[in-house]
Amino acid sequence: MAVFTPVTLDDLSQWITQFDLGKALAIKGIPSGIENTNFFITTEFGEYVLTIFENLSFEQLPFYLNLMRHLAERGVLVPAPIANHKGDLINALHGKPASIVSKLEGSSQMDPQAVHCAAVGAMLARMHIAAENFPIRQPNLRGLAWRNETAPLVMPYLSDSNKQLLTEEMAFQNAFAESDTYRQLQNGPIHADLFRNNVMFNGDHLTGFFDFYFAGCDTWLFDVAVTVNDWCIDVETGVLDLERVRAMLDAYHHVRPFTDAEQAAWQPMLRAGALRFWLSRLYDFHMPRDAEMLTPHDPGHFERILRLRIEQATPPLFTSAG
Ligand SMILES: Nc1ncnc2c1ncn2[C@@H]1O[C@H](COP(=O)(O)OP(=O)(O)O)[C@@H](O)[C@H]1O
Ligand SMILES: N[C@@H](CCOP(=O)(O)O)C(=O)O
Repeated sequence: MAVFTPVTLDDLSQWITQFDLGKALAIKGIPSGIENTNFFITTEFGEYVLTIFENLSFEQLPFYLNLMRHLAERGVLVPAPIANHKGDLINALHGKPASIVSKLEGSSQMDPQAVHCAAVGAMLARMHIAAENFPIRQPNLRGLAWRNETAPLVMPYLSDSNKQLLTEEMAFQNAFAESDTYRQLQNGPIHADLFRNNVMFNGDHLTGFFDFYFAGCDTWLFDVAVTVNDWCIDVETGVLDLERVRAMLDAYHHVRPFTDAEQAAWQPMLRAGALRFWLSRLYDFHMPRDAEMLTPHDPGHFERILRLRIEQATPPLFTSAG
């Protein structure tokens, strides 16, 4: 259903001649995406994913595609973009920007256990380190500036208690962003949307992170918070599952030790991660772009998570023994 721009095998056969991938043999639309049009394609050389970008522009895309290439070249498991004969990663198809990337094996693990969380934590730390010297800087487009612009837009739709929650949390996060602790946090390119549906596993073996189209430069700890808030919770309640939290954080810490400033910032950052997705879900729910957003994600899920992260004690980022 989410094939917004149809592509036939004939279209692909012409277009693919600019790549060193042999003849196109098959093309199959992927129904699950909500942002872009994705296809599995088969050529004489193997299987790939073709993405037509429905919302991102030719100017914004180099950051994402070059970041994926940078990471893939450094052994981080991500789809590797394929360049055409001229070396271009982004090429027009039916007038829209499009790219081919390698296909990851496996499927998403929607019922993760500690072993999966540990694998994600370790790969996330490797990704942060590998991306540190990536030369292109593009901010997190869902960062604090976006949150300050978006909060007033959704405010009229909220109940009194949610208005209060949003107002107080925005004040808290704006103050936190001005703090010395915040200034000490390490930052660089982050995935920023590393949910269960954006990671592939073959059994217990992680085969890759994908869907980098919310990536941007922000604190590494924000990426960890977003990831923990999705992978290490009971989905019904949003309550953190301590075994999975420890597995993910300890695995990350083993590869890239957390700092004392990050420890101090951990609870505010879990709140920031919840706030970011509460806001985007509220926005999509009350102001749907068009028929593309078939079933908007439930904002109530992240409202619950935000309230819990405010009210409940947070497990430490690391222990001195860890
Ligand atoms: N590189 C890839 N390898 C394997 N499958 C992929 C790859 N990229 C996308 N997919 C498949 O396509 C689906 C939709 O991709 P996604 O990037 O999440 O789309 P959207 O950003 O539009 O939501 C994924 O759930 C996954 O099954
Ligand atoms: N992870 C976000 C929505 C982004 O969708 P994706 O399929 O592109 O990852 C959320 O759950 O709100």
